[in-house]
Amino acid sequence: MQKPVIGITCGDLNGIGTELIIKTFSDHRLLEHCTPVIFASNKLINFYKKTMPEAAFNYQSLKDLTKVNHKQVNVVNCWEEDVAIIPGQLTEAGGAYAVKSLQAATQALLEGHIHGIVTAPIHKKNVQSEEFKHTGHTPYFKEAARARDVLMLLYTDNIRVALVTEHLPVKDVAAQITKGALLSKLQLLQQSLRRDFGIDKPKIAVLGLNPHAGDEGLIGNEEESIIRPAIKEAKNTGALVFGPYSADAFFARRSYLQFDAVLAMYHDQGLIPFKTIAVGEGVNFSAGLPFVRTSPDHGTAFDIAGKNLADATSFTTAVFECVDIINRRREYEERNKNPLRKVTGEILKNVEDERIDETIG
Ligand SMILES: NC(=O)c1ccc[n+]([C@@H]2O[C@H](COP(=O)([O-])OP(=O)(O)OC[C@H]3O[C@@H](n4cnc5c(N)ncnc54)[C@H](O)[C@@H]3O)[C@@H](O)[C@H]2O)c1
Ligand SMILES: N[C@H](C(=O)O)[C@H](O)COP(=O)(O)O
Repeated sequence: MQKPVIGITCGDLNGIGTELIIKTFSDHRLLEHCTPVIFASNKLINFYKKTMPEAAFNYQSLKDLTKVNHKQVNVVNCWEEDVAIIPGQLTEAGGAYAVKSLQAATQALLEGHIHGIVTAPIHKKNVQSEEFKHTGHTPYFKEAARARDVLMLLYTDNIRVALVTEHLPVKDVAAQITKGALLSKLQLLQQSLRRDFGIDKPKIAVLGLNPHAGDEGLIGNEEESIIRPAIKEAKNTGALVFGPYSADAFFARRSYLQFDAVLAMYHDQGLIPFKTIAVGEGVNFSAGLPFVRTSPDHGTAFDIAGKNLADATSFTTAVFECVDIINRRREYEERNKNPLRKVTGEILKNVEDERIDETIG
């Protein structure tokens, strides 16, 4: 199978993004799995390289995306001018050049020069401008790919958490919890678990919105009027979808271990438990796009930027996961192209129906 070419964006110039890139690709073994193309500038890389004397990071500049060097880390100069780099500071340039890196990598992705993308963190407020009005990478990629919908999915070894609503003020969350939104996210989640994670019959848990999943309508009625009917409709299509569960008890009792993924209603409901469980090793994946995009599960970390203190585990894992998902998608597509080859060991492993305890939570 051809080694995937992975585009890497630098994120906010003054955050920990470039340090994570240098740390990750100082391990030359990654080149056995992928060909990295970093969208940034030599000057940015060299600035941070000087703060990390131990880093064994080498690269070659790439001018023509059709001439990627598969034995090296490639760096595309997205800008030539001098830009002030002030680690830990929120500057206009820090956000504006993060967008330049992102736009150049996205163009390369859409033109087919790279097979997947790993994004270093941006500062959401600092990237806002006339040409970038998104609350994060996820809605940006949805628009760039002209996707019908997209699903924010964070995962580590023993848990996958997907979100119905993403970066939304809490006061607006309830209005966005509609049957249509739930069914759309459930469909993307189910499809992604099959195609991107190789799980033929995924089991999905859906959380409630209100405390104690509404306590039978006493503390809010979205569970009865919206979430339960959506689950029923999804089940009618054959999907293994269960809930709604009380979010606190669900995580406290580790019920997520019984499911392939959990659908949370809003950001902190899903991501506080997730980040506590994943402790800096999680990966953020945008499901539902025609290409594979991953990122670390943390932000710009301005407080430690430029100090050589950043832990690159989540970023490195995001690179490996980008490669793995690309390869699994290729296998899935290959398998589904030819109906005679559809029955694989992975499918046979799941053939026996499992009983699911619907009483938890
Ligand atoms: N994928 C992304 O682009 C992404 C993801 C999350 C947050 N953000 C953005 O980042 C900005 C800052 O967010 P925040 O302060 O909530 O979270 P943060 O993750 O940047 O920082 C929270 C704390 O964790 C520490 N930390 C984070 N990553 C670390 C690492 N790799 N190694 C060691 N310590 C690390 C930081 O030093 C800080 O103390 C916000 O604008 C937010 O929107 C972007
Ligand atoms: N919600 C993510 C997190 O908290 O880790 C993060 O902000 C990433 O958002 P985008 O992937 O949309 O940039």
